[in-house]
Amino acid sequence: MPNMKTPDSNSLTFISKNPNGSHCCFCFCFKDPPFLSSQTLSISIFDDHRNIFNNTSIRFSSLTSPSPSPSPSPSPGLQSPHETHNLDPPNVIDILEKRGLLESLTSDNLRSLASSTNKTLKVYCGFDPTAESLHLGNLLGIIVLSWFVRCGHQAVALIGGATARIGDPSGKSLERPELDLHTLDKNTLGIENTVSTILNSSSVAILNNYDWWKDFRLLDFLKQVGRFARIGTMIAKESVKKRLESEQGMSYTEFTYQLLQGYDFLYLFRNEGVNVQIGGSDQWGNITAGTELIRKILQPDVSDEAYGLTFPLLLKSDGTKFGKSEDGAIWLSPSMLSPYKFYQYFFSVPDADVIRFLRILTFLELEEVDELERDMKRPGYVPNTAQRRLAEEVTRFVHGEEGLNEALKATEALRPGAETKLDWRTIEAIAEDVPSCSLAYDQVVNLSLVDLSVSAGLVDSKSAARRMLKQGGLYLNNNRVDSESKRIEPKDIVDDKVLLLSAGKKNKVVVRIS
Ligand SMILES: Nc1ncnc2c1ncn2[C@@H]1O[C@H](COP(=O)(O)OP(=O)(O)OP(=O)(O)O)[C@@H](O)[C@H]1O
Ligand SMILES: N[C@@H](Cc1ccc(O)cc1)C(=O)O
Repeated sequence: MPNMKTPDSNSLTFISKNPNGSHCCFCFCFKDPPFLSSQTLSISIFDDHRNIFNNTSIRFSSLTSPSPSPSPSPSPGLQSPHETHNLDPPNVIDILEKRGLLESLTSDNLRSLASSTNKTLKVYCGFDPTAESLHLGNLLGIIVLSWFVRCGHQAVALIGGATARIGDPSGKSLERPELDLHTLDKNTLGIENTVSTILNSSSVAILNNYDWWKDFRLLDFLKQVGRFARIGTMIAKESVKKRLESEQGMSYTEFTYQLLQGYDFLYLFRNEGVNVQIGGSDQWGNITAGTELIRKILQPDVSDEAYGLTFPLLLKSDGTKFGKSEDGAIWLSPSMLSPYKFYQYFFSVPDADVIRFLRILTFLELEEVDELERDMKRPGYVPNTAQRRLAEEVTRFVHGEEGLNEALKATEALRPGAETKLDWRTIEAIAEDVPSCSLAYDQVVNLSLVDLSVSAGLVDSKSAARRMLKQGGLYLNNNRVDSESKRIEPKDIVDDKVLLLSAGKKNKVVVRIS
């Protein structure tokens, strides 16, 4: 809860509780008292990912004596300034519901708990390290965690170092291939990196379930957990029912998966104070395995229950799910998909998807999204305006301001006829979208541009290159070249690594110096 002191009319001290529980103090000094003549001063504090983690407003009773509003809202990033007089903390469940991020709750009590001022929820989402990077479908879990944090709760991301060795049968028609330990370690590192950069390591705790599973003996497990798990309930889970009907059936190992995830919840509830687990709708069976075990083994009283929440699976307009198994997965790690490609994906989503995605994948005010939706139907709407907003917001959330800038620079560099100053990263980013070739330094330096255009495959013949040049359509690193005698100089090689050749507005080739 922000706390304000107003020692004098020209300064204001603002004490804010960070998502990790620590406090920070901001002191604002106003040089120019007339600044205070506006009735309300709104203060938002952003983290370095541009997530608001605190905002408030102060109403001024007179020009010279600012007085805090009765109970400044602790609501992080949820209200426009004129709404900040609201005394109730924002209810994360209501927000998720309005944005299309709520499928099911294990109990509606969670809704009232979420708006209680004296109850901080601690919520976890698990990710099995079955690939080197998370993908767009997994981003929903991160977004829901982030909403909890923005509403003043705490978040835990759990890496399934143990569960990935078993393989979650949920939604799978075949048993997952076993992963070797080296791959698991590499995947774990990649996922930890992604989660901590997107959510900011100070607002999420990252745990790995291998830490408590590695020393758990089979006999202890059967005694402490297995005894409380009912076979009838386990068989009735969707993930099991479906697989039992399939030709391949299901292994005993996979069958136990729900108990491992169930025990994780129990462990986190008991040892870390985690009281909510979230996941995609395919996780319902595993999540309820956890709430059932907690109820049976720990018998918490009603005021201290454990809750589950699922969100709908993110689907494309053709009804297929965003996942990792299909072609062209939208990876979150920049080493698997460049911020430029990531940005381009959102910039090109169909009009039919863009508003739904803005609600689900961004933190924009819903009023702004509704306004964009109305704009799209108005005459004169500039195509892709909504997509641009979506691409900017999601790219900034996932890749930060720097990643967004990289994406924007590369987008601009690829714009037909652009004359942007290029650096190596920008050229590499667009290299995925245009033909490229590798040539040795000695093959390039001193070669005429006309010859290089042919050997790099930009044009078919020297005469075509000359024609292009005469028409003013031959570019080196986005700069038009007029002279037929132009030879490549060392300084033309961008950052000693690459060159970009263009013929006309669209035809480009990246030349890498090997
Ligand atoms: N499209 C999606 N929308 C929302 N959540 C998703 C989506 N895809 C996966 N998830 C969530 O991320 C978690 C991890 O996904 P999981 O590894 O099971 O499948 P996947 O990555 O989609 O793999 P595959 O593409 O092989 O089906 C799941 O529990 C699921 O709830
Ligand atoms: N089962 C989840 C991952 C997970 C693992 C362990 C948990 O405790 C929770 C979730 C998935 O398939 O991705």
